[in-house]
Order: sequence, then structure tokens, then C-alpha cells
Amino acid sequence: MKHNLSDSLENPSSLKSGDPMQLPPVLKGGWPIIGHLPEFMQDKGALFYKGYQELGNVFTVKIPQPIVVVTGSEYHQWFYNETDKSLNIAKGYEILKYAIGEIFLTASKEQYKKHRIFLPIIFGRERSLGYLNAMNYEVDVWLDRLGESGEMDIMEEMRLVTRSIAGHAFAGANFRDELGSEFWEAYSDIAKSVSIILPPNWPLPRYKRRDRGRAKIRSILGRLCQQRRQAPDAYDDVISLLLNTPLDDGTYLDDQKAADLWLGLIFAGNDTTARQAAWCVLLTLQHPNILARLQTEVEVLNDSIDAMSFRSLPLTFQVIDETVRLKPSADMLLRVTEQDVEVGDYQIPAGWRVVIAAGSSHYLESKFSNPPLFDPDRFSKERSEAKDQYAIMGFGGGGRKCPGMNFAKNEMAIILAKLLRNYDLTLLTPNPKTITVLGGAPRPSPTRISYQRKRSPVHPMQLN
Ligand code: HEM
Repeated sequence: MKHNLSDSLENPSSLKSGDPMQLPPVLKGGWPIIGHLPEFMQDKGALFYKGYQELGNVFTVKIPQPIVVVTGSEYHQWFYNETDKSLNIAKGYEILKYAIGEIFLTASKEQYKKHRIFLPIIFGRERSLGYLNAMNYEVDVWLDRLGESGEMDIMEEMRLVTRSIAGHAFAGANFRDELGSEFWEAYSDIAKSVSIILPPNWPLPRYKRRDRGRAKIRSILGRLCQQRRQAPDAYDDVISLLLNTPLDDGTYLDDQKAADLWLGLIFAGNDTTARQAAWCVLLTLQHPNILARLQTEVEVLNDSIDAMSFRSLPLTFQVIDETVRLKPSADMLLRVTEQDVEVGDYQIPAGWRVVIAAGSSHYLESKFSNPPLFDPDRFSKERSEAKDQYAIMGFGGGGRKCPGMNFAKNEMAIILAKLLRNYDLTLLTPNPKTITVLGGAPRPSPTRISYQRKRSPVHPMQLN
């Protein structure tokens, strides 16, 4: 039976008044003690879809602690509305606190209010135009390095190019010298340490590497903060913005907090975009008809892609949206209930985890025709599937919607468009697997692509 949230919100009598409310039903088939953990670790999307099919929009899986999964637009809307009220976001992402400190998603409500003021400035129009220059420049550097022809692993390449773009956009054009390779080594140790399964404070080698990585990054960023304090007029990047923008109470961030927030932006946006971009390229190459249409679309572009040229790339952005639906980098959003919470016909006790998940929500037949099909045209103006803003949860929603969404989409569009415009590509690993490590988001197994340049080299444009 499928439970309808709006029925119970608009018509409280449907809550069967007088009856004690039930806990959301538990999906059958869990193991003693470990519950659904093995299935969760292998393919949480499939587990959640099975739960939805068997039990409807609200159900529980055990990994082994209970997690309530709520599915579909109405429930997404409820989830976003209740965030920072009955649903606590920082407790949902507590595991990340050990990796990046208390910033944005992991901050208390009071701390978050302070951090929030930076987001409209960092992602405002003026800076965003500058980010487009950084994206064009770094993608050209990358293509120049690829050379005439060769082979690449798509995930590795996307990781490299998205790091360069993030470094350039947020620390300035001189980021290679300023951050150095040791920054990215330390960053990798932090990113690789995160696991939804393993307790984040166990004395494991991965957590020792994480803590050493954090200390190293704090020292590198501390040096960059000092340089910007000593010569404030010489810099106009996100680090100096964080140091020089007054908080609501007139005080300023200290170096350590500015460094943590800066790292938090890189952390929120880097691996997410790298994975999503890799899937974009891969899904395109697996669908020759889409590839041919994209190649025609990108032919009209100039070497530099600006905000105006995005208008001539509708299919490119549809490919990005469809990739976010099918292979989302953020495939599960987490919250913890602050108190007993009623949802649909059920009551979720205080302290339980509640999630919305792409595995069930992005495959609803009531929302998407033939959901498993890679069909970017479902997001065209002519078709209606893009109209429900709550149907897709890949960038979240409500007050906590991803502020870097346009940054990430623009970045992916520039990577995809320039790559296809300049190279003929062949997928050498035709059927890559989807892998998840310790319950993380899906990424493609190693995927080789061969490339052959089809036009004269692009040289990184002059930065003005
Ligand atoms: C494909 C790439 C990306 C994906 C899939 C993604 C996804 C998300 C999602 C789902 C959330 C909301 C989490 C929740 O409500 O539980 C979020 C929040 C956030 N994202 Fe992104 N993101 C991406 C890229 C970026 C980039 C490039 C940046 C910054 C450079 C960024 C910065 C942030 C920040 C700061 C938040 C916290 C916002 C808040 O709490 O108000 N993200 N992201």
C-alpha cells in the first residue's frame, strides 16, 4: 500500500485518530544483527527501490541502525521544509565533522547562520562570471596536456580537471604554486576516509591519515591566510573574501575557521562534480545517437564558452540533468529526527535517521517514463518530466539546496562541450560497472577511453 503524505497533512482524519501511530514498516529480508547492511553496501539504490515497491513511500531499513526512507516529491518537500526544524541536518552528516570540521552541512544552527552569509557572495553573478574564465582556462590546459591522441581513465581525468578548476576559481590563478601537490595528497586522505558504515573515531589507519591530512591542510591554508592578511590588495579570491567579510555581529573569521570553510567548499564540490562529470562523458559515449546530436550542438561554439553560449547548449544541460537523475553523486540525503515526527501514517521516533534517496525517488514510474532509460530528452521543454522541481533530489532543495549547483553544471557543460568539440572519443571499456565503496555514492569502475584530436590544438586563453 502506498501512503499519501498530502492526504494526512490536509486531512488529519486520515491519520486514524485515536490509534497509536505505527513505526514505519521494516523491509523484510534483513540478516540477524547486521540487518540490510550487506545489500546497502553493495547497492543501496536497489535496496531502496525494493523497499518502495514492497512497502510504499515510507519504510525502514536496518544498517543495522534503523534508517527511514521517504520517497517521492511530496515527501522530498516535507523533508526540505522540516530541515532545521524537526529534522537535524548536522546530526545527519556527523561523520563528515571528523573530516572537515563544523561548517555548512555539519555546523550547528547558530554556526550555520554565520556561514550562510558568504554563500550569496561566493556564488553571486559577478564572481560566477569569473569562475567561467577559470573553467575555460583549466579545461584548455587539460586538453592541451592530453595532446594529439592517447588513452585516459575518465574518473582520474575528471578528478584532475575538477581540482584545477576548483583551485583556480577559489584560490586564484596562482593556485598551483600556492597549494602545491601536497595539498591534494592531504585532501585525498581526507576524502577517502569518509564512510557511512565505520565509526569515524575508531583508531583505524584511514582515520590517522585523515587527521594528518587535516593538520597539513590547515597549515597550508594558514600560510595562505597570512599572505592575504599581509597584502590584502594583492588578492581577490574566496580565501580573502572569507577573511575580509564582516559577520552579522561585526566580527571576522579567524584564519582557522576561514581555512575550514574554504576546505568545506572544495570538499562539497570536488569529488561530487568529478564523479558526475565522469558519468556524463561515459553515458554520452554509450549512447551514439545522443553523442552525434551533442557533437552537432557543440560545433557552433567559440573556443571560450561564456554565459551567452550556454543558451546554444540545451542538449548538453539535458544530458547533465539526466546524469544527475540516473547516477547522482549525492544519492542519499541524511537527517536525524529532533523529536518524534509524524509522516504519512507513521511516527518516527526521536533520534532516528531519515533519508531521501535517488534509488527509489528517481525511478518512480509516476514521474519518469521508462525510468531506467538514459533519455536526456525527458528534460526538454516539450516534455513535462522536468516540471516538478521536487522530483529530483541530486542537488537537494529548500533552504539547504546546493549553492554550487550552477557552478557544477556550468563546469560539466564546459568539460563535455570542449572535449567533444576537440576530440573523437571511443569507449574502450564498453560496460563499466557502478561501484560503491563502504556505502558511498556510485562511481564508475575504471573506464578507459581513447581519444584522437580532430581540430588544431586549443591553447589556454590569456587571463585578463
Ligand atoms: C555535481 C556536483 C554537486 C552535487 C551533486 C552536490 C550536491 C549537493 C547536495 C545534495 C546538497 C544538499 C545536501 C542536503 O540537503 O543534505 C549540497 C549542499 C552543498 N553544496 Fe553541493 N553539490 C555539488 C557541487 C557543489 C559545488 C561545486 C560546491 C561549491 C563549490 C558545492 C557546495 C555545497 C555547499 C556549501 C552545500 C551546503 C549548503 C547549505 O548547507 O546551505 N556543491 N550539495
